[in-house]
Amino acid sequence: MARRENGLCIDLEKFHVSEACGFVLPEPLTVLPGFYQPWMEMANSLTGLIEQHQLRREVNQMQLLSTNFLTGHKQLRLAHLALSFITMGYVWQDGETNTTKVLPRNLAVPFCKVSEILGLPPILVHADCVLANWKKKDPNGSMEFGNLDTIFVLPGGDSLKGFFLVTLLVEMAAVQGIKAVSVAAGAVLRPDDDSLENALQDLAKSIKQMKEALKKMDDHVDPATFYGVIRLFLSGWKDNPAIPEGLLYEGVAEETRQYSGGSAAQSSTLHCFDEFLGIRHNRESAGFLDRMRDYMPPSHKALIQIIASGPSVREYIVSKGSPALRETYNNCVAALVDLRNHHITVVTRYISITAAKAKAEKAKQTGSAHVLQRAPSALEERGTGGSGIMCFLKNVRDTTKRGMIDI
Ligand code: HEM
Repeated sequence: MARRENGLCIDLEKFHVSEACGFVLPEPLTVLPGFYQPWMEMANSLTGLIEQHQLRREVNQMQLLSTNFLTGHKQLRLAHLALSFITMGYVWQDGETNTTKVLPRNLAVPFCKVSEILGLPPILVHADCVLANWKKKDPNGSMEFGNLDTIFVLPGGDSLKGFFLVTLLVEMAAVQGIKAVSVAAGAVLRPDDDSLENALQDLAKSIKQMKEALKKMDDHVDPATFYGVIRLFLSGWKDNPAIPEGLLYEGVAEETRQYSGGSAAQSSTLHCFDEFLGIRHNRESAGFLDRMRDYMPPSHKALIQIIASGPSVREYIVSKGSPALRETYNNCVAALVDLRNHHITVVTRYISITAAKAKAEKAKQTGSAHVLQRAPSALEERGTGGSGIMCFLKNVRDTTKRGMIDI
């Protein structure tokens, strides 16, 4: 049973969701047993090797290592993180023109094995680059930007680190909201309106804090570097004209495979909040978002399903709720709309406006070394997860708005 027997709340620990960190992996490991030194050395030297166009050569000479000596969830997550970063570097080392169709056996075989054990796809996912890619500079210090660092990097310098760490802080701001959802689900079951109202207030507060955290993107991520460099290394090989047939994982399967790239659309947080509040997205958007659930750790996906299958808080409030409860529920929906509106502003700045600048820069044909000259064109109209961006994001925002209950 996913719910505690006394019906108090959903037992988050059962879904590998921690009280302190939510979906973020608490205190990820930063080293693997010595046997895996070849992977760790490679993952720690990616930017230099990519800049010198030497990564593929090095990976091709890497030993094929057994995954049998990896023990425990945290070692497996670190192995997935390291191998996913090496894979993204391998595929995109030479930009979108000289891509590879084959991931060599010595990388593909262990990567697919670790992925299979974790129930994750063999590509970089949000659960790698954000949820499991962080450490504190001062272990006794707090989870604030200045005290955080990433474990591995790809090209993109401080902006890449900023992108992962600000997203991590957005996830941390959501922790209170995830706990509130677990409490509120129990409150609807009992039912207990006071407890439900308090939990909904906590949820609204948490979503507002997520927006505040998202605002930090401006301070730490340069749009040209994001558009011209970072996005490429997060891109996948599904519906991507740069790798139209997908990637052959040598030694694993005879057929090529297609996977979407890393995107915060793979974060379980908003999926949980949408399901809890009873937000119903239209068929096309829901189709993309549902597909993104296959890129989440299975236990996190299971939590979303438990929330979706529980009694509907929305129906409860529509049929029995007091005006105060309706208002508190609506505050949550309004905060979610506001967060999604701000996210659209961020995407406009980092993708739409920068795409226009990149086009203008490329049209100059001056051969300048501007970072936007090298911006990947296969991705112009798409997010890294492969969606047609603005239309999708506005649709999702608008269906969220429709969740409001008439008072
Ligand atoms: C520079 C910063 C960001 C950019 C440029 C960006 C871009 C995008 C794009 C293009 C999509 C469409 C789906 C895709 O194809 O990947 C998307 C979706 C999404 N992003 Fe972001 N994103 C950014 C930061 C964040 C952060 C920090 C979060 C919070 C964890 C986030 C959460 C989401 C969610 C939940 C979706 C799915 C749509 C929705 O539920 O509203 N994004 N993002």
